[in-house]
Amino acid sequence: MSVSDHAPIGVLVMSYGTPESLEGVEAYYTHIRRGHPPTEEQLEDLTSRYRAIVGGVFPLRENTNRQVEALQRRLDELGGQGRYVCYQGLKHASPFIEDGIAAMARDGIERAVGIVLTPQYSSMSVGGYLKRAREAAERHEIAFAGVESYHLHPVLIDALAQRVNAGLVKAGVSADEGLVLFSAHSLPARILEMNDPYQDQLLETSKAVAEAAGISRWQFTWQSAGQTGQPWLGPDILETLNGLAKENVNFVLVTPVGFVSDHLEVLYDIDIEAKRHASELGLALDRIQMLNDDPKYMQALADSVIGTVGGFDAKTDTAGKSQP
Ligand SMILES: CC1=C(CCC(=O)O)c2cc3nc(cc4[nH]c(cc5[nH]c(cc1n2)c(C)c5CCC(=O)O)c(CCC(=O)O)c4C)C(CCC(=O)O)=C3C
Ligand SMILES: [Fe+2]
Repeated sequence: MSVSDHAPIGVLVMSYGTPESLEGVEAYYTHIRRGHPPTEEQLEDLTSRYRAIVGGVFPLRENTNRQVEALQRRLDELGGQGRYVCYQGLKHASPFIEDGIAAMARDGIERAVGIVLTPQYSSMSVGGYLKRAREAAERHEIAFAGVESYHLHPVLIDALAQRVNAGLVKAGVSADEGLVLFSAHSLPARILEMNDPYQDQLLETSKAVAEAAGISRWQFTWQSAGQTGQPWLGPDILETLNGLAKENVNFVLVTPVGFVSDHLEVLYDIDIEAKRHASELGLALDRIQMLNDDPKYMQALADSVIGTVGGFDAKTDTAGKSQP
């Protein structure tokens, strides 16, 4: 490859994306549904969930912006000014993944690393982001290498463990009194037949955090499953809470390990829906503070990006390979 080793490296920081306004929910939802507009009822259901959490700005947009800025600062500190240049690329909203790569091409970037703001790999989540980024990079003749996962990065585990301990302290519960309930976004159950590493990586993250936090009582559960007519991974968090109430657990600290920001699936699905359900069961439910732009999370991201520089040759790139 004829690329100078000192040329700036583009870093495509990818996240799910969120609407810019309540009027933008329909277009966003249509994009998620691969071009099929939602029914009026579906649209009203999603809009009302956003109304419940949005105070003027959509939290995920602000948080993603802050994460990208904070990662840029961390990379400047580690790599020197100008070595890494971050661009944002969203899956379902503007600036889209393809917009981020096009911006790199306009700036003369010749090599790019892509990283997604979720720690665990699934072919249906991170795999989809990286595929779109790689295809756009190929069109612009940018060499591309993707970070597939960082779910056991020691600094990430440390940051999550700290938040678990802080959550227990805040509730006045000792490490062996309350139950820590790790959670992540469900996916269609057919991923299990595809040997997808998603579930294993989520359990690995959960176990490592429990160990680092000194927790003995923990479980993992799914949340935010879609309604598509096909089975999704379970048990769902509401079902899990039913079981815990029967086992006389009285405090649950929800620890979403597949999400890194405050957004709809946390602020609505956990803070409103799961909390209401728990209170009906006589169960106290709290949640850890999300990572957002936590310096330790930024360190884990920066380290993962820097560790991937070198895997550039498109032929030896990790395309399509599933992570152990
Ligand atoms: C694995 C995964 C993550 C975690 C990894 C990652 O971060 O990528 C994630 C995150 C998020 N999902 C989000 C929002 C939504 N996801 C939906 C629908 C879906 N999610 C799916 C999967 C995931 N989603 C899937 C398989 C669908 C079915 C449609 C499809 O096959 O694509 C729908 C449609 C309506 C509904 O089902 O509720 C919405 C509104 C928001 C943004 C919230 C905000 O705006 O604050 C975030 C961070
Ligand atoms: Fe989603």
